[in-house]
Amino acid sequence: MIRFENVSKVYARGARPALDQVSVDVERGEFVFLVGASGSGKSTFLSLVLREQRPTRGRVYVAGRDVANLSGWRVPTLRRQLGVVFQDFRLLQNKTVHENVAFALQVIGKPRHVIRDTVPEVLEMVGLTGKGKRMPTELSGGEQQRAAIARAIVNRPQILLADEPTGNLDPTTSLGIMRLLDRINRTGTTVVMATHDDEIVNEMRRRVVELSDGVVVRDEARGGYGERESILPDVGASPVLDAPGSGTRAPVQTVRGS
Ligand SMILES: Nc1ncnc2c1ncn2[C@@H]1O[C@H](COP(=O)(O)OP(=O)(O)OP(=O)(O)O)[C@@H](O)[C@H]1O
Repeated sequence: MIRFENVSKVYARGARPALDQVSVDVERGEFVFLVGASGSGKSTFLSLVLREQRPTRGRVYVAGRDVANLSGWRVPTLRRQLGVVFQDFRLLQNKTVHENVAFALQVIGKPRHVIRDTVPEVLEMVGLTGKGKRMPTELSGGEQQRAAIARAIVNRPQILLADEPTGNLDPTTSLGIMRLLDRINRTGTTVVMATHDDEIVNEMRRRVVELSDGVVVRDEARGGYGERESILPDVGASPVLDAPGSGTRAPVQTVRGS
């Protein structure tokens, strides 16, 4: 579903690469955590998928298309297949929750009756039934993120990209958001999530791709957050989320660049 082939990204002449010969294959329906220290290249990875940036070298394929060579007028079509959520929610502050979600359908020309039926369904799915008339400022942080997720998935994208979606939330609220992302993933949506949240990564035990200075240093099925950042002894995961394989450690699948 997403394939990076020897991808390097250099932002400015002479600067060290933000990504350095990265090769990663994400299958349809996978849930992948992108981890690594600040500046390791996680957001750059996501922006290449979105075609906000183009690789300096290598190829990026999204749903079978070479996105770097996509002509400009095809970029909106690519982005329709991608839902995106951010740490800071990015809701339109002058619109209600319902309008924020509806807007994502209006801009792609969905008929009014489809919007009228679909928005309440997706608000129910994310746990915001009855809150459609609220303004973003009348919601908690967790509810704002749920609204942002509703907006991201209302068009049923094949891929959901999440850049630190729990970064502004407390641990309990974060867990609720992760349960939601897990549910969305189980409906078949491929999820790639950049995060610094070690507890969540350690609890969910999904595939972990770790970047360090733009290089993939670990690509592990059902991985944990990583040894270097951990300050506690690894006593095994607590299967808070009923993810398949929760609480089990799988062997390292592939390691590149180290
Ligand atoms: N638009 C840009 N122009 C120039 N350099 C950039 C740009 N975006 C990112 N970089 C640089 O590329 C490197 C990787 O940054 P990136 O934002 O991808 O890391 P990150 O892992 O997402 O970090 P964080 O966890 O802090 O969000 C950093 O050295 C950063 O300074």
